[in-house]
Amino acid sequence: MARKGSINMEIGNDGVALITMLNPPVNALTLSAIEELKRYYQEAIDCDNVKAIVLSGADGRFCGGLDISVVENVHKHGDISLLPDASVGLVINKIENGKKPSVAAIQGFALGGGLELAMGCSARIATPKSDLGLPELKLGVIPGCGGTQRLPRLVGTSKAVDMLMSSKTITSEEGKELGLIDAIVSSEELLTVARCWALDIVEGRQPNCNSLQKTDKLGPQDESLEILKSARQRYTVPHYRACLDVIEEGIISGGYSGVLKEDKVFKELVLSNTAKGLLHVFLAERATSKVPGVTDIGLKPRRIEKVAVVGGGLMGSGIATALIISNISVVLKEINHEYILKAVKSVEANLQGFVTRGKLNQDKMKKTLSLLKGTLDYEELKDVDMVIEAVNEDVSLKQSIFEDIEKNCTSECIFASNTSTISLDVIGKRTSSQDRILGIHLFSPAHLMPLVEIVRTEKTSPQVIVDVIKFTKILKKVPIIVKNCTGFAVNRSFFPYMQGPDLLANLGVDIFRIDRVITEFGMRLGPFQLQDLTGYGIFLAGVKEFVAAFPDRAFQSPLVQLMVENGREGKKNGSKPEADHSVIQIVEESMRLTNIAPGGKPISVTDEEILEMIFFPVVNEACRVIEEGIVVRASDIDIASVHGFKFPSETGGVMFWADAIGSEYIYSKLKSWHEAYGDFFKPSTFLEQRAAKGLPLGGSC
Ligand SMILES: C[C@@H](O)CC(=O)SCCNC(=O)CCNC(=O)[C@H](O)C(C)(C)COP(=O)(O)OP(=O)(O)OC[C@H]1O[C@@H](n2cnc3c(N)ncnc32)[C@H](O)[C@@H]1OP(=O)(O)O
Repeated sequence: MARKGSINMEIGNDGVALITMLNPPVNALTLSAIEELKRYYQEAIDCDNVKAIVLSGADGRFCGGLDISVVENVHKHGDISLLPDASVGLVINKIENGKKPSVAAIQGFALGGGLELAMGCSARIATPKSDLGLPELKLGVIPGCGGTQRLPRLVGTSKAVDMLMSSKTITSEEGKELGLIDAIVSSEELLTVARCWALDIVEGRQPNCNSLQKTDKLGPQDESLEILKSARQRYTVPHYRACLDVIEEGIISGGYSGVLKEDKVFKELVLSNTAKGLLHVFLAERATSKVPGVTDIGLKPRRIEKVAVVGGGLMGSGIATALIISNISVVLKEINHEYILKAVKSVEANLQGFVTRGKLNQDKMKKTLSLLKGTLDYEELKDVDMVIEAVNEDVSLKQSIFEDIEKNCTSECIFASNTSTISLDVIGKRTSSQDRILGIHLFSPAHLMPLVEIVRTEKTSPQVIVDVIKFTKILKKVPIIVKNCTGFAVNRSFFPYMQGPDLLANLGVDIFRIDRVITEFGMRLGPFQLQDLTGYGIFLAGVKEFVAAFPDRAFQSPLVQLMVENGREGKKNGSKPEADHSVIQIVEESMRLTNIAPGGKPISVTDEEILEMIFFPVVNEACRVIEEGIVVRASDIDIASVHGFKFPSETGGVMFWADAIGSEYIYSKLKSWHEAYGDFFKPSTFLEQRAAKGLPLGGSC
């Protein structure tokens, strides 16, 4: 839905026109806002009382860039003429060459088109720790308001390439060091300093910077071209390459020529499937925490400041790390001192990883670690706001832990389990606190993986769900709110991904070819490489759980068991990353045992059919997850696939990808494979019904 942004202008007695962008929550630039900006700039330029202009944002933030709804609308109509003329019409003609100098007063963040407006100004004043960046490549496009030209001219080619390719932001402090920001002042002083700075430019006391004309930061042309050449070797995704080409155009032919090429390339990319997929992911990610009847009934989240983690193993120590890095105090409950020490060492190692990656300094690491305390005594849990149980998947152990925490914690304390397999109703069976029991299913490594499944039972109270959604946002996680079922949303939808490849292998399809097809599609690892890496034990446990829950459609392959019996434990056993063709004889043994290949001969399939035979069953199971109401909306599964299984984000996620193919086609293929190879491919009712009506499987956010 198009948001109506608005722009205000006030002309002060000092002769400065203060133009303010106002479009909560991020002052994004709608079409009307851009037209209003042009009009106010022209009015200020024409007004004799105005000497200079200050551009600011309302509510403590500058601007989050072009309003996503503008791009959505272009996608909806397939019409790039619906894009605004902001790059030349506003930034160059009104801001940069508008005869009266502009100063940007930045606070909070200036991102995408927001930073581009600011770079068109003669100077930039910012408050401390403001975020500055051009994240357009994360949306499948490139900057469209001159960012590819002005950023290199303000911070240098190398830094500009890093910022653009990574879509990462820098702080105003780093921007000051680089020359992107001219001064850093408090929010109280921001507008005053910006006004004075603008008047100083008029009086010649401050330089009037036209960043598009600047060349000193670019350095020698051959050096810049060399930087771009080496970047091309690292970044091969088409729109990344296109961005580098646009920067190069400006370096060779001048900033204005670069702006014109940027505008052309931006408009070519905006309608690409990648742009559509990544925009869908952006919106779907923000939709996951909206739960009808829960988050829209006026409940305010309660603060969760102190958390107990019961169990300090791989998951428990990862969860404890995620908590203390988010400045939440943790009491880690274990059963003996040895386990506590082991858990603390794991947490230290996790934090050291952040230090190694430059995300934490040693001093901050010490302070963070001081938030962690070990205990053997449930007494120490008496004042925690939440308990996260993270012990082994042992029902009785979990039930007794929940009994103990109910005895020792406050009546408001939230009881969560990190279980990935056991029903929360069963875990909380020996308590009378079902309204404050839910699952918080994080994915290992818990301190790094962004996804978390919040598993609600029929009895979990809306208040507790609202509390935990807010809590996961503080951890900088992406929550998906799901209902109880085997595998919840992520593992349930991707169970077929654990079986389909084996089924194809038993049909005689070469397993190394399968891995190649799947990695060429965009998965980081092929399914057999993944089995090898994660270890066959975890794989067997996962399949066992799915077979027990859904025997009607599980494909039981002896292949992995045979691998284990032949002493092939995968990477855990030190297997090498390159293909080891000696496993072929084990695959042939499995083929003989299952005897599903017609006439005992390998089937003939194309690469495309391999991809479809592996991912259409995933789509099919996801349809059942949707139909059973396990997720709030279909696009939640897109986020589950992208963040839980690294399904290529530029596809938009597994359901968005499926809809690009079409429900009828998917249904027809599954139906034919069902007839040929059995119930593993049996189309779900949801899919059959949607296909019959020619309806999409996913749906907008
Ligand atoms: C001209 C060209 O260069 C093209 C561009 O400018 S493309 C746009 C470039 N800008 C971005 O990519 C910024 C995207 N937004 C963010 O990174 C973040 O939203 C934020 C850092 C601005 C704020 O983060 P946070 O405080 O965590 O808030 P949320 O991300 O949850 O967002 C809050 C709501 O604001 C909506 N929103 C965010 N950005 C935009 C936008 N550019 N246009 C329209 N709406 C935006 C977001 O969808 C949330 O909405 P909700 O209804 O509350 O879910």
